[in-house]
Amino acid sequence: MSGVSLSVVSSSVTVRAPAKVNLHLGVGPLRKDGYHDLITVFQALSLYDDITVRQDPELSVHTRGDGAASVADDHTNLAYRAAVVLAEWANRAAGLSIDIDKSIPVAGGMAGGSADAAGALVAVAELWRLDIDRAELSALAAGLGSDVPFGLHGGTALGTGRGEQLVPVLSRGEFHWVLALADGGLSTPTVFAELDRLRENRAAADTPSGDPARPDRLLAALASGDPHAVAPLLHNDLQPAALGLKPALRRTLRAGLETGALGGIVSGSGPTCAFLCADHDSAVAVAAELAGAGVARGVRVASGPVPGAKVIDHG
Ligand SMILES: C[C@@](CO)(OP(=O)(O)O)[C@H](O)COP(=O)(O)OP(=O)(O)OC[C@H]1O[C@@H](n2ccc(N)nc2=O)[C@H](O)[C@@H]1O
Ligand SMILES: Nc1ncnc2c1ncn2[C@@H]1O[C@H](COP(=O)(O)OP(=O)(O)O)[C@@H](O)[C@H]1O
Repeated sequence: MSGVSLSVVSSSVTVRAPAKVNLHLGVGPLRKDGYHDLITVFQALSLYDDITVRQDPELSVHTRGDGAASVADDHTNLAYRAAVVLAEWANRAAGLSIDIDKSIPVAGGMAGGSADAAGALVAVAELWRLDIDRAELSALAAGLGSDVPFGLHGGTALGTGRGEQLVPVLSRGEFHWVLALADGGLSTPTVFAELDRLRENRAAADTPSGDPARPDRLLAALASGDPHAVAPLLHNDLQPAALGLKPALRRTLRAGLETGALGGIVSGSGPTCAFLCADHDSAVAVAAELAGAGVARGVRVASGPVPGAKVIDHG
């Protein structure tokens, strides 16, 4: 049979999108637009949400998995908003069903909502076979949230501006993490506002309020691939604010260090705590001890860096 071309059109596309941790988070003063300039080092970790999109008459989103009950399945869901902005870009009707299977803790400082938005952008672009380049996709992502471009990018990256301007960072080897999940979440704007308040009262002496500097020593340590060099350089300006809002996290951080982690930090705006370990076996041992210590609602072992949002299945 000649002259017959079979073009396979997928009826569904599934994308896997990673969580992130900020190895360094330097926060500048409050800007006039309500945001803060950041200098941050993101690393994408092997804790994922899966986002599946299908053509459907109506646009809808359905979330299941960890914390799904506290995610609104309506027009405010970041994956839904991602589908709307991409449909507008493509000048198409956003007739889609979006299914999100969450493993990233909700409001946990690990950018789960941003992962879902990045995942929906990649999934819809693939389902519709859109001719959109990475720069355009990143611009749409930045309009959805400061962390969404990193959900597309993955790996290890230096973020500036609101956190949406990214350059890749050389990071050798694999880093092993234990994540201590907290009961309940922390609202990102509330944590930034608490940092502003602490700075006004000069109560956050370890988070100076000037323009943040590039963490050159951390960047060199990442290039060396040595977790012992990276661990003492982990830094988060938002940590005093997160600890002020959730004092129980102090115990969690202490417990992680006592059980043999090389370093521990509140992840982004919290309340998840991230512990860097010497290797995989050490991470498994730290996770087991932390789980027994009763200082977290759950623990996860993860490694990084991993890629950004990627297609894993066509239905
Ligand atoms: C703190 C960080 C660190 O990576 O992430 P999380 O730990 O929450 O995941 C990010 O800056 C969060 O990024 P994201 O969650 O996308 O925030 P956005 O939707 O853009 O902004 C939500 C709100 O957070 C505050 N915000 C966010 C980013 C920024 N550079 N300055 C800010 O002050 C603002 O109050 C803003 O209205
Ligand atoms: N798909 C989504 N998954 C999680 N949260 C979402 C989603 N869409 C919107 N949100 C909202 O974004 C807020 C922040 O969620 P999330 O990204 O999980 O945490 P964080 O900003 O701490 O990393 C949640 O409280 C929720 O109301």
